[in-house]
Amino acid sequence: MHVVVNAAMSADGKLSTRRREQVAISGSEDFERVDELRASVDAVMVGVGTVLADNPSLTLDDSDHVAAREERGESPHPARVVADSHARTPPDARLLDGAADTYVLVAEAEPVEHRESLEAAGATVVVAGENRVDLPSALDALESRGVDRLMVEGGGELIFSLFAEDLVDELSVFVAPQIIGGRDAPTLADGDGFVDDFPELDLAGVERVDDGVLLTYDC
Ligand SMILES: NC(=O)C1=CN([C@@H]2O[C@H](COP(=O)(O)OP(=O)(O)OC[C@H]3O[C@@H](n4cnc5c(N)ncnc54)[C@H](O)[C@@H]3O)[C@@H](O)[C@H]2O)C=CC1
Ligand SMILES: Nc1nc(O)c(N)c(N[C@@H]2O[C@H](COP(=O)(O)O)[C@@H](O)[C@H]2O)n1
Repeated sequence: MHVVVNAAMSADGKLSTRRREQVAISGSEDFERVDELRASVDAVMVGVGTVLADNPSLTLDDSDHVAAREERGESPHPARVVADSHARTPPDARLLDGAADTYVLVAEAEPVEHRESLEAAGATVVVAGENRVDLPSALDALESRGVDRLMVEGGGELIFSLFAEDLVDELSVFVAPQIIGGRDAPTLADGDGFVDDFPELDLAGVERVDDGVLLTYDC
């Protein structure tokens, strides 16, 4: 499976504010690029922290992108994936609106009733890991369901785990000309952080987009 992480951050590396409210860091050109990137993958993934903070739909906004997928014989929108060890995704979350397939990755320790209520809401539940989603096996399970290209939008906890498990192939990050600040505001890679063996990236592109910079890396 090919995994692309895409995010937007302030010049000081923040994905949102200390209140964890969704903020528009990207400008219109970058949002259009993100929609195009979503259109090119089989599934778009976020952590449940992002679902609880933003209630995203993760579908395509641009009807031309929907049409292009349909011409290629693909579903109108990529599937949606949530890493959600403890099945906290609300059954009325926007990504369970039926507009696209939705996979919720949960841990084995989660009570069966929680899984059943997610399934009743339309999710396909994938169990991987004992107490926390085991990302390598979860991604294998998604691959066996036809997900060959996966885009991950965040947040910082999930992105850190993917780097820690050496699962990221590409990183693209839009850097906006703004400072958000806040020691508790989410950053591009949170988790426990690395103290050595830092993942090294190969810079593949630098491009001015909107009033900011799009950095792309091979990982
Ligand atoms: N600017 C941007 O591009 C984006 C910003 N965001 C922002 O990020 C914030 C949410 O980020 P976070 O709080 O870091 O939450 P997150 O979205 O990374 O979700 C973390 C949660 O995922 C679950 N999870 C399951 N398995 C996991 C694993 N193996 N590793 C890590 N997590 C796992 C855990 O319950 C964990 O608490 C929000 O404020 C949102 O607005 C989110 C996506 C993109
Ligand atoms: N690329 C990007 N730029 C920003 O400025 C953002 N705030 C985000 N956030 C991500 O997009 C999701 C919202 O998706 P929908 O519009 O609801 O489909 C949000 O949950 C973050 O993952 N991304």
